[in-house]
Amino acid sequence: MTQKVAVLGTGKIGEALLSGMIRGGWAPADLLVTARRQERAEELRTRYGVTPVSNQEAAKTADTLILTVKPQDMGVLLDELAPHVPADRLVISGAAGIPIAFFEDRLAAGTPVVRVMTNTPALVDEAMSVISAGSHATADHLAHAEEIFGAVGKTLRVPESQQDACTALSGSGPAYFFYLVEAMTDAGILLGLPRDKAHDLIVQSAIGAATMLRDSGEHPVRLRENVTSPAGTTINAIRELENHGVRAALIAALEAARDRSRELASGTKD
Ligand SMILES: NC(=O)C1=CN([C@@H]2O[C@H](COP(=O)(O)OP(=O)(O)OC[C@H]3O[C@@H](n4cnc5c(N)ncnc54)[C@H](OP(=O)(O)O)[C@@H]3O)[C@@H](O)[C@H]2O)C=CC1
Ligand SMILES: O=C(O)[C@@H]1CCC=N1
Repeated sequence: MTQKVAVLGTGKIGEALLSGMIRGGWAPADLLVTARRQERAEELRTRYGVTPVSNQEAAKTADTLILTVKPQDMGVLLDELAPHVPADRLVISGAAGIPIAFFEDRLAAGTPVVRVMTNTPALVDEAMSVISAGSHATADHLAHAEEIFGAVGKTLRVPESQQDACTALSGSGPAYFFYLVEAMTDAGILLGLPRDKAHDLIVQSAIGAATMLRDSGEHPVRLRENVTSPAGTTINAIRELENHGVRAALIAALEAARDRSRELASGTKD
């Protein structure tokens, strides 16, 4: 029997996942979407050939429900859904911070829940998605979640206790790299390069470095040492990074992101 999957609250992450599933071979006819605004629902229908439905209709007809609203909107969505979700449906949450217990407490007893934290490189099939099982989720439910999120990149199973840390590392992670590229491009401007050239130099360096990190099998320290010649240029830059506490700043930044993920647990905190 065909498995229907519904993405509820199809914004940036929901659409990234939806488009990846279609690239990965899911038939648009088996995909349902929900949106808060009619105009957005029609946009998704036109762009992907999927069927927009109400949240209630999705709850009744889809075998798997993927909830991708903001954490602050999850309570309202669940209030609307809970009376209509049969207990044999798989519910997957893509929201930061919200614990599995939040869903299990509101849905019918025994409903399988899986929590996933993905990231925006899902748009280019290079996502990192971390997956945790709720107390009623079986190996088959986890495998189904991996099949869905595997369409847009890598997946990794983690205990739920690590989800907030993973959110800080890989959920938010792309933003830190975009920020670094922005800052390094500004440095290029300071050094007298045109912005477009500075951008291209930094982006290609980032792609090269990322590919080496993934494919060389070398530790990042060794890769950095290989760039850092005695009495050369790089060590002067590294000394400035250390003087400005960049390593400590990154550690503190990710700790703050982890803490915010914990704060979002109530599903109501603005
Ligand atoms: N952005 C990111 O990099 C990542 C985000 N996440 C998580 O993914 C989730 C979504 O984030 P993101 O895609 O950025 O947010 P968006 O705001 O882009 O998407 C959420 C969508 O849900 C819609 N929505 C809200 N309430 C309802 C409802 N009751 N019924 C139907 N649709 C509804 C919103 O409608 P409207 O357009 O009207 O506001 C919006 O389109 C969050 O929980 C976030 O924590 C996880 C990993 C990475
Ligand atoms: O900033 C956020 O809250 C979301 C979750 C992870 C990435 N973006």
